[in-house]
Amino acid sequence: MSEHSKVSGVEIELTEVTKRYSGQKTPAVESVSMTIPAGETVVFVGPSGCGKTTTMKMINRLIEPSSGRITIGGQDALGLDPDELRRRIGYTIQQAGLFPHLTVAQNVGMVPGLLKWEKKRIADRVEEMLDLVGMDPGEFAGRYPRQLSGGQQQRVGVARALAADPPVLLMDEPFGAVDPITRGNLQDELLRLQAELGKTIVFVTHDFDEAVKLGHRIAVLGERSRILQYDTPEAILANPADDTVAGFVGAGASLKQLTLRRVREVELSEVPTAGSGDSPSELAERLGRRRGAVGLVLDARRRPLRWVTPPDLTTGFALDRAGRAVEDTVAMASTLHDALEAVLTDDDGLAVVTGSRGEYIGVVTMDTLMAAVRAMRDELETA
Ligand SMILES: Nc1ncnc2c1ncn2[C@@H]1O[C@H](COP(=O)(O)OP(=O)(O)OP(=O)(O)O)[C@@H](O)[C@H]1O
Repeated sequence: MSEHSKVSGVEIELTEVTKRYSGQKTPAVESVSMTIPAGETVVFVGPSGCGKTTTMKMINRLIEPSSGRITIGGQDALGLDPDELRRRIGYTIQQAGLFPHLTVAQNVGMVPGLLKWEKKRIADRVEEMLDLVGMDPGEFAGRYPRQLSGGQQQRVGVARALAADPPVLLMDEPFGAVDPITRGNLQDELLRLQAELGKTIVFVTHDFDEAVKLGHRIAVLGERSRILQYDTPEAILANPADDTVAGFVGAGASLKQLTLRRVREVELSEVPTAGSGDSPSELAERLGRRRGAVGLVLDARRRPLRWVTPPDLTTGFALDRAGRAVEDTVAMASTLHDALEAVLTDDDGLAVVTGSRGEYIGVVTMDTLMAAVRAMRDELETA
């Protein structure tokens, strides 16, 4: 996850926290100690039933710990009134958990209302929050949850959790019930929000890829919430602590590392370029006869138009019709994983990188990507 400009979150500290449900022989969570740094997103992953949700719900005391200590921003969470505590902690769950008989605006304004904010302030805040999660208040404020798509409900859930500006946000599989594309979009939005807000976020998921994408740190939990590994996504991917963690990381750890790096972080290559009105023979000369030589034709605003190889330049076509169209481009903010997909689907194995106005900046090749994976591995070995 990218670094954020401000931190409004606070540190959470769990010390030997245990939960024993009544009637159960073994505790659901046994003596968990961990520090969740202020302003970071920490993702709990682990097999079903390992105690992720129980651990999370003890932070806002939806579940009372049997023993141990929890502090939030240095304050003893177990010494506070639970209702008061929960108003200071945003909470969102799968399928958003919206109140069906309340409108979107009433759902989002719920906690500010409980905190007795003035009406006008609540109304302003509801509008601000809906804007923040990309929903037009004019269109959605008066709707009921059943009149929203799954992704929209999830967004409203996030808006509601953030409405009272809590320093801490607990998210329990918030994107578990939506289709993969919506899920990807919601993840991107959460990254953007977090970069802006710098909350302390605890996020529970089954999906390791989601954890890699969203987490500053990942806690891989085993039975009774035992911490098998607690580290950055990079470190866990490069050096899983044991076979169980390795199993969770799954196949393709090197590939997953590519989602952690952005195109802007690697050195781009260049290809010969020409304007669409330039002479084909001049570009042919610059490309030479080398096998695999590829050039790029740009339009008047330097946006990539066509890929051309030396044989394309002997056909008599002008440059704006020679070769083949550039179909896919990647941005400086794209992940190297996106770039890899573009490289793999391109006939010449090149991904063209464009700037904010669509202008040509450079190209990514397979060599660039392999060098990036090697560099990440070396970095971690010497760390
Ligand atoms: N109210 C309860 N009473 C008794 N046992 C419970 C209760 N809630 C959870 N458990 C048990 O505690 C253990 C941990 O449950 P928890 O929901 O925290 O796991 P989880 O890792 O979040 O699971 P999942 O990924 O399936 O949601 C499980 O064995 C579960 O059966």
